[in-house]
Amino acid sequence: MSEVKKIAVLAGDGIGPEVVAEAEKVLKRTEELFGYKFETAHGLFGGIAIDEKGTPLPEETLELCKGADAVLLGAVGGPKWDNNPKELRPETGLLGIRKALGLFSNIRPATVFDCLKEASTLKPEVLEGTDLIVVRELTGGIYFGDKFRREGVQGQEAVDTCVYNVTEIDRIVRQAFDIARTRRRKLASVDKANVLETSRLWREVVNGIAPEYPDVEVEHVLVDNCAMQLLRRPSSFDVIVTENMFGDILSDEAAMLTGSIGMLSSASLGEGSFGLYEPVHGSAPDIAGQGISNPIATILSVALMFRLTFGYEDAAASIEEAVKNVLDAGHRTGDIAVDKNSAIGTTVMGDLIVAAMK
Ligand SMILES: NC(=O)C1=CN([C@@H]2O[C@H](COP(=O)(O)OP(=O)(O)OC[C@H]3O[C@@H](n4cnc5c(N)ncnc54)[C@H](O)[C@@H]3O)[C@@H](O)[C@H]2O)C=CC1
Ligand SMILES: CC(C)CC(=O)C(=O)O
Ligand SMILES: [Mg+2]
Repeated sequence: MSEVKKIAVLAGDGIGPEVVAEAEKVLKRTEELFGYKFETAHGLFGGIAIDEKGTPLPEETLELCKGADAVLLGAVGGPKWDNNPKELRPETGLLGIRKALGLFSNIRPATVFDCLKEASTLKPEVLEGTDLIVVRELTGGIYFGDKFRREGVQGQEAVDTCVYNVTEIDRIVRQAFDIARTRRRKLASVDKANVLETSRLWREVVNGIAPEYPDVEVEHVLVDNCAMQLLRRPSSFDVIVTENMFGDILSDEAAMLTGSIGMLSSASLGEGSFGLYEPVHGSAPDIAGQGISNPIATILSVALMFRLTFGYEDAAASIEEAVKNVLDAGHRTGDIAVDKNSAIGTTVMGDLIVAAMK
């Protein structure tokens, strides 16, 4: 009898609850197939928490997460809360939970399924062999720096500050080197060291650590060039390590190599095995409530949870194989369908994946 794993489930806003519901079906099927036991508990988070509790990250939600072995998150945000003051924005809750749980590392794999090359805007031959991971620093940089408004000589000014210290850079870069060692041993460190002081420090830290990993080939790539090379030679990247905002942007770009942002899973990790797992996409208000969102990113995030937090490699592989088989059989949600008329909905896709698990 395996130990019961506690999972805090934060469905959030927009399509969050739709995609999380499908991921929960996968949890249930995993119990039946593999005998693992999960205890799920739902918490309010994001816009819905603002509406019901007056804050995007209620204390009880944070406690729920701290008491869990892992967190499964949908997405937060939406136009309803966009003009709220900062402390009443869903995104503030998202940054807050990452910081409060010490999740400094965001791992975003972009693996191209052969049968989805048709869904990409890139030519199949450019995509051939593309399998990369963006390792994004998650609790520092410009998203977390001081932000304020002030009166300048030419009217109101807005200020965002970007700060990184050596410790923050060191720990994420080491993690990226370690990940590269388990793969093709290539690390692209992405920065803007020709302009930004934080990037110059970033590069110094990478160069300081590199001799400890002589088996890993390191290249420094400026972020603007990286954005271009991701489309020009995506298969040449193995592990990309970069700061918070660059990683946020580049991983959305990398999503299009896979066909859709609806395909990209992520793991947010700290020092231990605890992790928060969420799709890379947001709450997609433009399609929320229509039952057409792609649940695969969230379902693949459960596979990452099994592998990275619980060590359930068999169940992780079962999910990934099921997703591959369902896609190979030609089933597509609208975002990855070439023929939009044949697209299936969120729950049908979830059910097909659950049925394909073995
Ligand atoms: N982790 C989180 O909770 C995140 C939250 N957000 C928030 O989400 C809200 C919407 O942001 P957007 O910039 O529109 O980004 P988004 O990722 O929600 O959507 C971008 C586009 O991709 C589509 N899309 C996203 N996920 C999809 C899925 N699973 N299946 C099919 N299509 C999908 C959407 O329909 C939209 O056209 C904002 O409030 C933003 O702050 C954005 C990114 C991450
Ligand atoms: C609040 C934002 C930083 C959310 C986002 O776009 C992300 O984490 O990918
Ligand atoms: Mg993002």
